[in-house]
Amino acid sequence: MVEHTQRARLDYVNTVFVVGSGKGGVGKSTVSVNLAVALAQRGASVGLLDGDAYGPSIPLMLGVRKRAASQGTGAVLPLAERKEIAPEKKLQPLLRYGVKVMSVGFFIGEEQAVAPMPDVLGLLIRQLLYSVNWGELDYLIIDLPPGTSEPQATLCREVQLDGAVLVTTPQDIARIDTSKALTMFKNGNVPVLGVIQNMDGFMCPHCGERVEIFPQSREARVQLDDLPLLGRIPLDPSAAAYSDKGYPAVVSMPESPVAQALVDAAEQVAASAARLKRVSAADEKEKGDTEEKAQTEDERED
Ligand SMILES: Nc1ncnc2c1ncn2[C@@H]1O[C@H](COP(=O)(O)OP(=O)(O)OP(=O)(O)O)[C@@H](O)[C@H]1O
Repeated sequence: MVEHTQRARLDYVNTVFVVGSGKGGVGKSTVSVNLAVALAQRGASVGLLDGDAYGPSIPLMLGVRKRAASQGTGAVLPLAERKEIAPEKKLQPLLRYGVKVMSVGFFIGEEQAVAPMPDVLGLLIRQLLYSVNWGELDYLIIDLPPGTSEPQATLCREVQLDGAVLVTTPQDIARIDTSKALTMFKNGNVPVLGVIQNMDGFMCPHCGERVEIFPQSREARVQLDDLPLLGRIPLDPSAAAYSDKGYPAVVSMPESPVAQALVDAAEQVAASAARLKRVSAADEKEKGDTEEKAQTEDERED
């Protein structure tokens, strides 16, 4: 395991977690958006950073596709630096459904065919963490691109992440790729809060019954099943239709099973992150107490 002594704590946010998957198209952005809005609906102050330069879909899912001229195009921070810049020079996030939103898509353009090179993605995510005027946040949710490359590596190396949420679908192929993401976070010493299984059954628009669509996984079961299951979200065609128009399920169809499952998942994520923080604070205190005791004993011996 790699030691990460230099990782910076983002001082403007209480809890920062990433949403990742091994595979594309499993619903990671859908989950990120709905978690963010559900947490904001509970009264939390929430930021959502879309870190997926290859397919930034969060602007579309929140109906914030256009970047206004006032979005701070003039704000320039030397890419590799983490120095403090004045709030008025920072980029302003967009506010939607009570969530502060920033996306790499605002900079590279949604229709642009060529995505930045992987090493640029790490620099870009750092830029957005430090040069956006996030204000004080309870939660910052970072939606990652699929896979285990950049900007994941930069984030794991440089930022103290409070947790990772893994999103998968029930099939073997998705779960095997997701277990690779799990290994990446474990190696990076990032606590994994659990897994959200999306498209888990289909809500039939005709009979309203839940129907299984994918064969249940046999492989990668052990690794992922050791993780807490934070939610099982059914596939609902209306949720996809609303999402494409900028209305997340928790806003557009709050009574539906898909929205209820997402709200429950948000609660589980928040509870799990809070639990981990308490454990880690207790560990830190114990470490401090032990060091203090050892120092006192050394002084006595002297
Ligand atoms: N539970 C669901 N019910 C219905 N549609 C869903 C559900 N989850 C995701 N979708 C739809 O599936 C498509 C892919 O979802 P999404 O963009 O969230 O996946 P992703 O894992 O973020 O993809 P990418 O690899 O591009 O980042 C979208 O059209 C979305 O609306």
